[in-house]
Amino acid sequence: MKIDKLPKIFLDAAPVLDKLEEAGFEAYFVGGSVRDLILGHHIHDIDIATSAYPEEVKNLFVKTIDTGIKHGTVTVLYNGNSYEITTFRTESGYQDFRRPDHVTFVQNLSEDIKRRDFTINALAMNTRGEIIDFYDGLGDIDKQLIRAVGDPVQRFHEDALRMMRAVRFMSQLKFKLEDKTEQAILDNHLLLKNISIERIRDEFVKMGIGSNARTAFEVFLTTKLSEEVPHFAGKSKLLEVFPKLQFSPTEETSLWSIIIILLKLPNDKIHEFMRAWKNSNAMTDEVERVVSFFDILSEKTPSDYDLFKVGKTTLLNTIDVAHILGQPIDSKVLVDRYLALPIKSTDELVIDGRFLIQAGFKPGPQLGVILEEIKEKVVDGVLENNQDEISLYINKYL
Ligand SMILES: Nc1ccn([C@@H]2O[C@H](COP(=O)(O)OP(=O)(O)OP(=O)(O)O)[C@@H](O)[C@H]2O)c(=O)n1
Repeated sequence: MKIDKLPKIFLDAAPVLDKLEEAGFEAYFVGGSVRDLILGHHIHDIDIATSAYPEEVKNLFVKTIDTGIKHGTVTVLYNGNSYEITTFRTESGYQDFRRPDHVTFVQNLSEDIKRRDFTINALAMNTRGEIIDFYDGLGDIDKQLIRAVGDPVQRFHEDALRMMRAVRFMSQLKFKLEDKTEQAILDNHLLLKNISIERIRDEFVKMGIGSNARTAFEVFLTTKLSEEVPHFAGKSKLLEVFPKLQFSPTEETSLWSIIIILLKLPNDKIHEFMRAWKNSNAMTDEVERVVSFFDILSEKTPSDYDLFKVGKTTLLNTIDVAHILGQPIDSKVLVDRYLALPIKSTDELVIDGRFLIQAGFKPGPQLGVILEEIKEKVVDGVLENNQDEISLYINKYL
């Protein structure tokens, strides 16, 4: 196969490959960029594989960064763009594909390609747009199939994260999983124990918010990958609801909130769950807010003050979660009510603690209680957000 008209991102990178070839080396575009080109998807970065050793790459280009020189990767800065150039290699026992523990440089492209994860990721392309396809990756793209290169068991022993990548690509690309590859995941799911939570989390999130998340999630459960991730072991019955949802999440906050709700985690366990998945504090805090507001929404019509306290972002995130979970709520009414609130943040209140002290209140905890009460009355529309009205109202306390 030959691509006649390469997109600009490849044309911009072509001089880098030309330079390597002129110096007597082989050089190819490899990995996700070639896959995404064939699929017609957006190409976010270009990876290059070459027969040149890292030192040789460094000698050819003016601006380079030693990204992972021991492992064969040099970043080249060229015309304002950056390219990761990796020497043809095989590796084993690595935690990170870009940082394998043991690297052996190999002489040719085919040796490099045969240790890549899936056939669709094992394509290479030269600057003339000719596709080099040793494992029928093009056929699998056509068939919409995720299939390991060669023996799936070997591929998963080299890097067990690839099992999560398989379900992630299923979700993102809406591809099926080839039977032998699926069986190998089921047989080897225990290997996922060796992989860092951060790497598993990144793949899990990509899977969970991908366009075919429900089908991929089902395979994540049936292959028992779910048994090897934090807090999911023994919970497949609860998680089986996910593939049956009417919609699936497109936002990470919604994904975590939905998982927590399906797992029926009590509120005081959410923090522990989010920490176990090594989520950021910001994500943890927002998910806690969303899940507790979801509880309020499930029980009653929230008061104006509930809407004020939760704020716009959390309100919209919770509406998204309720919608995905099929909770019957009138989101338009909720949003309209929120938009009609007299104030939307404490900053908008015309008085503050200092105002109360000047009015004759003593500093102390009581002040906070009165301030809160005023805020609530203003939000509920019982008291106008106006200093004279508020002064009249607080007189009863003086
Ligand atoms: N565990 C891994 C990770 C990556 N790769 C190879 O390295 C390439 C680049 O990997 P990466 O940038 O992580 O993913 P992409 O496939 O490019 O996908 P995306 O960038 O869309 O996540 C992959 O295509 C694949 O050939 C691999 O064989 N095994």
